[in-house]
Amino acid sequence: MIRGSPGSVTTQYYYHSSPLVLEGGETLPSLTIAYETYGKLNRDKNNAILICHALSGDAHVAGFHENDKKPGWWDSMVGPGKAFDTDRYYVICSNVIGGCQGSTGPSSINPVTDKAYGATFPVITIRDMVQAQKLLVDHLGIKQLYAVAGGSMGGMQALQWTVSFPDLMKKAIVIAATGSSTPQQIAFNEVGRKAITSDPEWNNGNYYHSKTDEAQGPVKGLALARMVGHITYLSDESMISKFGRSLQEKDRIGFDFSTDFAVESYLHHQGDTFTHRFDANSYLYITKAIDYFDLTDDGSLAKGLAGIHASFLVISVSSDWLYPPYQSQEIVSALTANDRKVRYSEIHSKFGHDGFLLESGQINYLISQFLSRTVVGDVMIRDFPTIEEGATTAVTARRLVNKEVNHLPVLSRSDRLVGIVTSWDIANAVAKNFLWLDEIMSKNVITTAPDEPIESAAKKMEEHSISALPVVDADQHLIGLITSDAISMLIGRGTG
Ligand SMILES: CC(=O)SCCNC(=O)CCNC(=O)[C@H](O)C(C)(C)COP(=O)(O)OP(=O)(O)OC[C@H]1O[C@@H](n2cnc3c(N)ncnc32)[C@H](O)[C@@H]1OP(=O)(O)O
Ligand SMILES: N[C@@H](CCO)C(=O)O
Repeated sequence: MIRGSPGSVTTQYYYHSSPLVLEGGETLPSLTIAYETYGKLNRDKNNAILICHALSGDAHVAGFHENDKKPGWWDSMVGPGKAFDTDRYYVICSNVIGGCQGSTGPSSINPVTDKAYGATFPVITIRDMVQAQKLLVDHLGIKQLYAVAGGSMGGMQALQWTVSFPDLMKKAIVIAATGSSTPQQIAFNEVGRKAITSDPEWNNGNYYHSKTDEAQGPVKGLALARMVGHITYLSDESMISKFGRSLQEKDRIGFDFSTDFAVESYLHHQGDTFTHRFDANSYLYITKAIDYFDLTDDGSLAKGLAGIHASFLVISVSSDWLYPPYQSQEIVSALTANDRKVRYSEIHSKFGHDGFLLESGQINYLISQFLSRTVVGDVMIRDFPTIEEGATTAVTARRLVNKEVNHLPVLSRSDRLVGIVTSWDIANAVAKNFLWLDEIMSKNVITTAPDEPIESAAKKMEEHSISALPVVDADQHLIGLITSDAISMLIGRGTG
């Protein structure tokens, strides 16, 4: 498999001039959404995949901006031949509202006051982030996404998409996430927020004075928040293997409060670099959105996910103690309780929560398997002629001719599949002078189900020398038809 980079890419901006009413009741008068796209939208506009980013991510998921040395944050996953294969899919990633990387957030100018929102920015939720992404998807003219995907807070958005817009995607990929934030997650977020708001430079969120490249505002508080956060993204094992008890530029411990250990220096570095790329107010707003995330209904996640239609891939990371595997398993149980199709994998990794960014080998494999597996339901025809049980051969023949088809599924009064008749059966009826459909139709119909992989349906047709398979649900209700011609065309053009 050729694995490449999507190459150079530029961020685009969608300006939505109408108001967006938020879950908390307030309204954003207008909004800008920063986004990037990779690959080509196909003619049917059915190959789009929306990737949602985590807490500190942005729209730049892959490829290179001009003069950049480092690619986007999930470049290992997005590109030609990778899981999010840009030769097949049209990948979209946008910065969340509330963020600080181009989409409207607390550092944006409030059009009403002409000043930065600061802490007057309305509190937003994961649901609001998704509503804003939906505006972008509409703007791009996409009626249905092939998939939504994300890790951590990105996984929450992917899950929220399937709840807010159950029919707008076929597949959902949720990695290292949860169905509702736990007290431990809220607790760590609150420590981070307290670090920021306790910094006198926070000044009630009002610190956007000068236009300068220097980090401004509560940089000490923000760095501290990131240091705490960053510890939760690692694991005991990865910290031991990364640093052990190594000293930082010292031969022996100092018996003072200067930096002794490499891990301390590393955290200082992570905290410091963060203040150059992230806004403290956005940190407050985004962590709040994470805290409020709760898809349970009356305490039950199964109830909360009852309306979902997408098929799911849920992935957890074995050493993730911030979003531990049991929380992914709760999502899986809730989906299973609702008879949803779901695949689950716990990847083995020492990287902790950030494993979703670092374990590109395992995650590429799981996602490409999940995305490229086309099932009968993806390609079946839903609108086709049928014939009712008890018809005459003459009526049946006329319907075959008028509708220009070679197969007619035969339905009982309660719309259950009871047989299938073909043009060959009509020839047989004429030859043998049969007058009733019942005498010529095949009663032991070979069928398929919407979740059967396309390859296995094709094999069935070949084995039985038949050219069409009715698609039925668990109650034998006819819901579709798949023909060998459709499969040949599909193989000819790929799933895109
Ligand atoms: C969707 C999203 O989540 S997008 C956001 C993802 N990006 C981030 O979170 C940005 C912060 N970075 C990270 O979290 C991590 O770098 C990851 C998860 C992206 C990648 O992890 P790794 O490749 O293992 O990088 P690692 O954690 O070792 O960090 C490397 C950095 O630490 C620095 N570092 C390593 N050891 C030390 C030390 N002892 N003292 C000071 N700095 C150190 C390196 O110089 C390097 O700095 P640089 O990033 O400025 O070049
Ligand atoms: N490193 C990731 C982890 C949060 O889930 C981030 O900063 O977004």
